[in-house]
Amino acid sequence: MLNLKDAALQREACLVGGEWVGADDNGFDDVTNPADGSVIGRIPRLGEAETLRAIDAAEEALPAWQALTAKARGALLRRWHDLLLEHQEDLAALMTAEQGKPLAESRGEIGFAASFFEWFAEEGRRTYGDVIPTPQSDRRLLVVKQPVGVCAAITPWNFPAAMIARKAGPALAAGCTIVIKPAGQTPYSALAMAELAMRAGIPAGVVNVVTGEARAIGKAMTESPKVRKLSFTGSTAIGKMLLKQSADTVKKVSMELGGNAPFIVFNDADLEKAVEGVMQAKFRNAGQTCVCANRIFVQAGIHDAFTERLAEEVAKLKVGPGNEEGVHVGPMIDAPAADKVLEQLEDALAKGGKLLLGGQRQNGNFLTPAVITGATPQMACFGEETFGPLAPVFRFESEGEVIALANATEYGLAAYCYTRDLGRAWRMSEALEYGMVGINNGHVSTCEAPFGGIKQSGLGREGSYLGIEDYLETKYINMAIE
Ligand SMILES: NC(=O)C1=CN([C@@H]2O[C@H](COP(=O)(O)OP(=O)(O)OC[C@H]3O[C@@H](n4cnc5c(N)ncnc54)[C@H](OP(=O)(O)O)[C@@H]3O)[C@@H](O)[C@H]2O)C=CC1
Ligand SMILES: O=C(O)CCCC(=O)O
Repeated sequence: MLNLKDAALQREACLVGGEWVGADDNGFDDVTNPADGSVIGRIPRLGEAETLRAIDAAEEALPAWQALTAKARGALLRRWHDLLLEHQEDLAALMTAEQGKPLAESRGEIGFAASFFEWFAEEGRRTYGDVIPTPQSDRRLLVVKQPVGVCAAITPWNFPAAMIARKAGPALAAGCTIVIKPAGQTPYSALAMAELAMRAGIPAGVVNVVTGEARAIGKAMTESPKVRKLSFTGSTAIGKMLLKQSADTVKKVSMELGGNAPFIVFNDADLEKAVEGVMQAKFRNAGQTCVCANRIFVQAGIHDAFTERLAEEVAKLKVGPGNEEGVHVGPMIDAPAADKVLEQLEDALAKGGKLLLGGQRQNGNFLTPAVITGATPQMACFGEETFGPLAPVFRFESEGEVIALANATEYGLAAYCYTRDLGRAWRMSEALEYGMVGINNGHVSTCEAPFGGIKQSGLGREGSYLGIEDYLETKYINMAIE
């Protein structure tokens, strides 16, 4: 167990209908620290039956929750936000222990997570309907928004708190109840958030958290007709499977899937700002972010100067356990994740890439950040999501060429472009087939803006005024008045 100021935040039970419960067969899974493989604790291994009970609990809690005013729900969400910030240090320590990211990033993620509760606490009061000018004098046409009902959320390990808040915030604000399945590798952040939801006074059954067997829990969530919406963040492969599984009950779905972000630097870019931007976009969370720069395209005229400065900055990154002072890059989440990055590196080198620095594996799952030049579309790092600290630099000549290269992927989540030419900034923003574009900026995520992808990067948007729409149904009322 971890040494927290508030020890009750390290929960080792699931929250179902306001009760802390274990698996029916008392099964458990160990949770390990990716920095050293040590066991942090164990969490219940729930399956289909327990998940169905959690869905029942969410259904039971629904009428009273949706009957509250948006203002009343917002006050509870706001309290949940406050509690996250009050316990930021403990929550960050939990997150770093189970996920590996540097403590400063964990603290930042708790703030980011809390921001969704605050934003949607307010946004819930603005789920306006419509009055439509009537085509018949004896009729009135109205549109109202209503909560979709019981929701399910399946979340990944790379942002163990924020991905939950981005789904639970709008769901609760809209008047929905929710069953959350966090990633098996990072359940403690979710369980601590559930504990704080209870302390905030959110009624029993409104927020439920189940940990355990992914396949069985996913099956229960997708097959149950009581679940009206599924929101998933994770790999494209699992997302496609859950989409298919949700088809039989015709659920609403939100999918936030993989990315393959191009980071484009034109000759006229501010070199220092571009280097700063790529450091942020590439190495945050050790490169394990779906909006991470995956392919770095640099125009020929600035290529050599850019790669030289990039290598200088990358050499300054300190790799180590996230709870150690001054560390920038923590461990990969697990051995297969580290293997995948090294395989991409080997493939790139075998195909003519030149390694400028990094690429060593240290103490298990730590990777020293790597930069390669001479990257080409034939390399695996062009077509696949890397999800790690490998920065491949591709040289390009013209705007048309880089647009074609950037869009030559089935993904369409985030893209970045550095240029001081206003016309080009505008043209690139329009031409890039991505849900989000950062111009002269390597960090686009914020609760006020719509986060999400096109093509095989997903469906729906999270955050912003659009984020709550996914948790609302539109009802049209045609009223005869005579
Ligand atoms: N868009 C993003 O932010 C993310 C993208 N990825 C990409 O995916 C790759 C693999 O990561 P990985 O952790 O395997 O991602 P997954 O898609 O496997 O995991 C995401 C979530 O889905 C759950 N899950 C897995 N299998 C099923 C299933 N059959 N039914 C229901 N839920 C399921 C996981 O549970 P459990 O943990 O218990 O297996 C976890 O909660 C990464 O390298 C990266 O490329 C990964 C994470 C986030
Ligand atoms: O990967 C995500 O879905 C969250 C991104 C948060 C960030 O940009 O840091």
